[in-house]
Amino acid sequence: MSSNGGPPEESSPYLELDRSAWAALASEVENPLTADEIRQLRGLGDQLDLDEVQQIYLPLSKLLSLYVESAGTLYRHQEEFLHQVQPQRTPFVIGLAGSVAVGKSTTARVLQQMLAHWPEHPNVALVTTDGFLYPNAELERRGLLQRKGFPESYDRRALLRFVVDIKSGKDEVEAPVYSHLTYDVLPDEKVVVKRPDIVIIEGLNVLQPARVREDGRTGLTLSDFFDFSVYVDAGTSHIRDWYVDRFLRLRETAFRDPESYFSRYAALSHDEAVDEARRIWDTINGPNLAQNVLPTRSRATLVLRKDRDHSVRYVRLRKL
Ligand SMILES: Nc1ncnc2c1ncn2[C@@H]1O[C@H](COP(=O)(O)OP(=O)(O)O)[C@@H](O)[C@H]1O
Ligand SMILES: CC(C)(COP(=O)(O)O)[C@@H](O)C(=O)NCCC(=O)O
Repeated sequence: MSSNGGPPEESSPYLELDRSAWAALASEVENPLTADEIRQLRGLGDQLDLDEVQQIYLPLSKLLSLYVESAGTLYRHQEEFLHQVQPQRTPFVIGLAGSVAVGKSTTARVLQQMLAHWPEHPNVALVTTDGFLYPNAELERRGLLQRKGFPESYDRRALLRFVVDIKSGKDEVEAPVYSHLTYDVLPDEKVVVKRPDIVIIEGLNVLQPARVREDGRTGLTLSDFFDFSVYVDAGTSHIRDWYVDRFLRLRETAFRDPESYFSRYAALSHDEAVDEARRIWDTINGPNLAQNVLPTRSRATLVLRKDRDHSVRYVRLRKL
């Protein structure tokens, strides 16, 4: 089906469903979240309401649930075929990518909550890749403080190890934790992932292709271990506006905390804050989106494309 309801597009490996075609899929699925739960999930600046959850995220969580179930069926068939009892099935891993300020964390939290409501896979873990950023002191040593969020600002080997451990079926896997308040990795905190059914790994660069090593070989990359991936997408000028709006709101909330690395921004006038947010976008997050994040979009299994008002306009899905 194409977005205009016409015949399948044979020149593309994707199906595209416009909002109404996608939303129509929701009619037979019961929404497991209450309006109150949705309010609690909403990220700063996100226009997430009951309609959006019902029309977009409900079908998405149902589709994901289908994928998880069929991975389970495949696991059992493989076990029969190999005539042996395999170790316990490994968690189903979902990668969630997209720009700074596009609303990844809200999408990830909604999916986590919704997927956990299905009895087949109640234990859904969510890990953000920011914990794998090098600490500020190390970024400074490497001359990367102004490139936070670029692929090279992460400990990619540790991140890959983390996913490999999950897909090896390790009982407990730990990840480091980042604080937006201190703008640094928290040295003494860890998040522990214990035998989940599903793990959502959310971050700017989760769909980066493998790097070519010095010996000319191509290594493994995170997405080699993903069972499904989602790219949250929107026009770059909209995302820039959302970033600036969020910066203005943070100036009145989080930046007021004296502990905040950004507390000096709380004193800026409205116009100065807009200029500063645009400067950060135009020097760091915008170039990172253009050079590193956006080029990975076509690697995703599914793309959620948002409009200026943050609502999803269409969904693009890999054909099977
Ligand atoms: N300086 C900051 N202070 C406090 N919270 C922040 C700051 N920057 C971003 N956040 C919050 O961190 C989360 C992740 O933001 P981001 O990496 O831009 O991804 P996204 O907007 O796609 O979720 C969001 O919930 C956002 O509101
Ligand atoms: C922490 C982030 C790099 C996002 O990390 P992610 O969880 O996507 O890996 C980003 O939200 C951020 O704060 N970028 C910093 C841009 C700046 O230096 O202000």
